[in-house]
Amino acid sequence: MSIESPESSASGASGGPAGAPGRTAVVIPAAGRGVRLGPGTPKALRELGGVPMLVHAVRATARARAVALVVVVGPPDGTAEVRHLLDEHGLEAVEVVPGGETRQDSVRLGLDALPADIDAVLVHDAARPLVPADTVDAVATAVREGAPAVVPALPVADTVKEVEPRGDGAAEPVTGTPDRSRLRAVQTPQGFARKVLAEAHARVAREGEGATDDAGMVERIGVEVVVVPGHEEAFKVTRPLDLVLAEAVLARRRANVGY
Ligand SMILES: Nc1ccn([C@@H]2O[C@H](COP(=O)(O)OP(=O)(O)OP(=O)(O)O)[C@@H](O)[C@H]2O)c(=O)n1
Ligand SMILES: C[C@](O)(CO)[C@H](O)COP(=O)(O)O
Repeated sequence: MSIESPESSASGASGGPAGAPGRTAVVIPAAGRGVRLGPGTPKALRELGGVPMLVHAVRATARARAVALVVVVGPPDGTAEVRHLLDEHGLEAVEVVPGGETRQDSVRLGLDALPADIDAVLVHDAARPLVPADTVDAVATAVREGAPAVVPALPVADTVKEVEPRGDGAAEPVTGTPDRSRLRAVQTPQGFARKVLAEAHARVAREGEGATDDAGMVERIGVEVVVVPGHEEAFKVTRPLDLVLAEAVLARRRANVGY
């Protein structure tokens, strides 16, 4: 869809899971503080190449052909600021709702705000501003073709150890080395049949458990999650060095294609 054009934002019919009629929405949780990035403006509103990370993330997902609607979940005390910022960037068609204490709460609040005819949902971190449109398309297509849950992921480059965590700063004993060939680092957008994601969120909330990603919740209700190729540029801006990398990637894109 072209989220910046009112005419096309009214269409966006995408076909839903298993080819059923319906539309695909993107929910963008953007209510985090960005503690690991350091003090200052909430992470989603920090600028990358002079444009807020959230605006990059909205544009990156809205570029996907299947996407009919984008809902941003903003900081509970900052939705007016987010609304203003999106309007300033010509993104009036994007909806904004207040988020919650955790990412999981924010995603659930975004899901609750979706209209009834949405039957497929992509959940994308505002903190992954440079996801390529092809990655978004690959996830959306897999869901539309019938997969109930889809995640983009990359093979892990480092060797990963399991440890016995120690809170006291003492050296942590290693308890195992998982077979790296079976590990994947998971990104967003993660795509779901709406019913599946809603059921997973309801169950996890009821049982009082937490999960660091949406697919993890879906796994717990026994629904298969499949992986499509992720992309190196879909990395999450988490720590200060990630911001340096993101600026460099964006500068290279702008130099190459006038992005
Ligand atoms: N209560 C929360 C917490 C996180 N998020 C969003 O979830 C995504 C996950 O990225 P993450 O790096 O965990 O963001 P923060 O929680 O902001 O980071 P930190 O843990 O460093 O504070 C971000 O887009 C963030 O805004 C959210 O919508 N609501
Ligand atoms: C959803 C996610 O981006 C997938 O890698 C990740 O799990 C978010 O984790 P965070 O601890 O909220 O950064």
